Amino acid sequence: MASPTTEDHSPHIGIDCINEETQQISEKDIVLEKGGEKDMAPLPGSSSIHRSSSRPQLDVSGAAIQGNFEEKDPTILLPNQSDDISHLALDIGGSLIKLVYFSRHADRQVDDRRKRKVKERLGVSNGSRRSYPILGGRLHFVKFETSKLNECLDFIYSKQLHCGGMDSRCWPSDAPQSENAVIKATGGGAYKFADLFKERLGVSIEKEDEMNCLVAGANFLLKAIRHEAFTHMEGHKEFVQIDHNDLFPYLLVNIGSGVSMIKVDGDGEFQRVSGTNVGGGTYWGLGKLLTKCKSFDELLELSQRGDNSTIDMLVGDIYGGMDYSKIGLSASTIASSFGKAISENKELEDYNPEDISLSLLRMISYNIGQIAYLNALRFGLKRIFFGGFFIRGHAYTMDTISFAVQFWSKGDAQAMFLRHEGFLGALGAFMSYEKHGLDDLMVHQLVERFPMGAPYIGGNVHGPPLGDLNEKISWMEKFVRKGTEITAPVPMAPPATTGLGGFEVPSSKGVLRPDASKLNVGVLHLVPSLEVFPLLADPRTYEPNTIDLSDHGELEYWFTVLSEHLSDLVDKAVASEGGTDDAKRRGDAFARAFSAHLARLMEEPAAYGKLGLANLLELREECLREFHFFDAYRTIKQRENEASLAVLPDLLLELDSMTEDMRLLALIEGVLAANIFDWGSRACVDLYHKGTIIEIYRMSRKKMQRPWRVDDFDAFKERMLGSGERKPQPHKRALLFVDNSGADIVLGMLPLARELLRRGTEVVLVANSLPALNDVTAMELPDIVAEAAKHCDILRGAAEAGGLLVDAMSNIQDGYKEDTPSVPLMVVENGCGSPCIDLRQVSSELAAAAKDADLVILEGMGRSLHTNYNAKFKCDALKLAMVKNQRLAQKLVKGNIYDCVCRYEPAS
Ligand SMILES: CC(C)(COP(=O)(O)O)[C@@H](O)C(=O)NCCC(=O)O
Ligand SMILES: [Mn+2]
Repeated sequence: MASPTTEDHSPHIGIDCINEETQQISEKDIVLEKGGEKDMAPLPGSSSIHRSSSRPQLDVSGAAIQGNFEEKDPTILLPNQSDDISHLALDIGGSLIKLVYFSRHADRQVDDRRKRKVKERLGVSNGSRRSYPILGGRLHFVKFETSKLNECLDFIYSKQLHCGGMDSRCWPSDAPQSENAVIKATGGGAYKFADLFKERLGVSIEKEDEMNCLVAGANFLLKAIRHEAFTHMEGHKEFVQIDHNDLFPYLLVNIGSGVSMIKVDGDGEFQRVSGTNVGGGTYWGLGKLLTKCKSFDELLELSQRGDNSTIDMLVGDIYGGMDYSKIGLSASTIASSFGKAISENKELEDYNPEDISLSLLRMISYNIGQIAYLNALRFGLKRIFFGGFFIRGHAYTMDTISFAVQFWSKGDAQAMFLRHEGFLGALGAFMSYEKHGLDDLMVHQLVERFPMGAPYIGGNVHGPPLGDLNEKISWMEKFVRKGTEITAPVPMAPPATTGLGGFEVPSSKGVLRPDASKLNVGVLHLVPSLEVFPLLADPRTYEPNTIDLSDHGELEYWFTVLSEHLSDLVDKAVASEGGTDDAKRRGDAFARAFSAHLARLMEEPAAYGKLGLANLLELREECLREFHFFDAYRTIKQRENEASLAVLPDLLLELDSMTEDMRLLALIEGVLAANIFDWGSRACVDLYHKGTIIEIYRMSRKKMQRPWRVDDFDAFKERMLGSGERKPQPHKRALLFVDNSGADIVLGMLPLARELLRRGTEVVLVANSLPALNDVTAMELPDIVAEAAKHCDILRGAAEAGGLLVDAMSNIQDGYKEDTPSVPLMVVENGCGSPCIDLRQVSSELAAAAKDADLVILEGMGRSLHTNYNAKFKCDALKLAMVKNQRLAQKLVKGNIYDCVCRYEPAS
């Protein structure tokens, strides 16, 4: 590591905000923990990569010989040993210090011979990664109260964040730690506390202009993050799709201690057009004096229970309970904030602190909303974005501002808010490092993750920054013990061995939780290699999720399904790690963490951005990885692969004895039947107790009568085989998005791939980059193909041509010759580690493979029903799945569980 770990530094003192992701440090610990575990070592040529996120930007696999096997002295990589480099920027405001820091890892992309061969075929140059403007890494967002500056300094010191930004003021710096370290900072505190930073950390503060920073931060967020801006009206939050080509001009209203209103015309083009001294500081200051509250959040919480009509003078108070309808004022409109206090003969103590807080909040929010609107009007601006920590994701504050904007504009203008509201300045200061390359970053290259420790650790929990996985687990244990004190509502359960079983609906609905958890800000993973799938007919209108979780019934149903599946999943995960005590402890921590996410999202579904089922399923996989369960179903996958490979030769013989017509039908039936092996479906898992894999497969095949619930087979057959004399051109290249291990891939998708290859169509098997349930991964596929190829000349020739047999060739003893036809069979990773796929963010390999493809086959419930069922493609598309959930069957196809979908759509 370039920077020392936390443990050898200054004593940790309690901090009340530990918004931190611990991955880099905990990765190192895997090596220590797993030093003796042979079964974790990657197979030669199928380097099992344990990456910290679904996206393939980081390799955190165990130490292994990787890279060029032909070289005499191959490089031994120690990918767990992170050489993380951090960069830090600060916004030191009157009330809060905001930190944005970046950690990046050295580029350790596995580049074996097979992968290179595929790249050659696909025309992806090896050097292309180098042309990315930046390397992958993560942006973290943390905040402290300015009054607790010392805790902030301890945090920076303990993580050695000040050692990354070297004197060069540019990035990335390989210079050693030096006395000349410089941190970019904005806000008044950058001036006020510069000496203290020098004294405590030995770093100089380089001051950046506050307005510049606010604008740079806002522009970055609005361009780079898909679900950043949202409206908030009467409790309803809706994300706004920002058109990057139509963003400017806009009004940025930053509500910190004071308020700035900035007209933004472009990058670096702006003018501070107005402001008001009545802002967040006013609310907090006056509120403190009037209510004796100890913190801003306490004050906000009071407002939740207040009734401002006891202290505000309303129109009705003046008009004897009547509306003043002639000028459009209802009786309940505030005529004069705090106005009632004039006429009443009361002392301060006679008023409820709750009422005072609400009155104050409404007074200030309305005032800001009104001034903002008048300025928007003054400059003819359509969009108003509100940021700054005054808002704190507080529903009532946002509703109040929205109401004011709507009221004064008579509905013409709408207030929008930003999820990273408080970090605009710090982010802007961060952007001011030269050569960070973030300017060019596109929406599809950013993935936001919500590890434990990011959204949940709020104002209540005291303790040092989480250093490693062990600390994180201990924290999770405490987290449950502390029960109701904890920020996120966590389902309670006795500290059992594995799993929590049920899932309780959060009890704190409607109660304001401390602000850190309200921030809803995760860790931003920058993945420059992600691309938009080029075959999407219209990426702008593409929506991956089929089911709308904004329907509350739907949300509740899927939350219940996931929480009911949890204990079973934990058992599998723990077993996959040998059932050790450590694994059990991690299993419990995982269950707690995932339950906490579910509870959080049940309470506020849009907390992490727009929520779809795909996000939930991916969150579960991410959460497993966070607690170092890298492949929970690996034993099951192996067992099913072996059983299926054993019967493959018979299946291939049977298929080869059929006519072309019959064979195509049998192949599609085979895919649908074998899709029953899905360990994510409760109903299917129950089935597996009733027979062997082969028995279930046979039973499933027998039930495959047409017509299927969605049955476009005839149209597909016509495209493939033609009708009458007309023989259509075979497809040039097919992308097969494969799903599960075992029968699904071996007896379903591989025979279909073989048929396409036989017809002269190149086949690219597209598989997950990382494990998810029992899905087959791109790492595992070549070995499966190699096994299958032992029984089939077509597969063997194609796999050889596609560079898949490089490592397995030595296993093939019989007389295979070089002159086999060379229609290639290739494998590419899809760029994700989820049972679903969002085609806006796929691997560059897949994007390259897509360039020459004219057929896309999406298989399985996750990839073709939960997501992409309605996706339209530029080329022919076939969606194949068995519906293994009764509710989905009813909802989507008006059918029943185990119905099948064969949806064919010619190029649009
Ligand atoms: C997670 C899955 C999408 C995986 O399905 P697959 O893509 O393997 O066909 C599916 O198992 C699922 O939706 N499961 C949850 C619903 C249930 O248990 O019925
Ligand atoms: Mn699957």
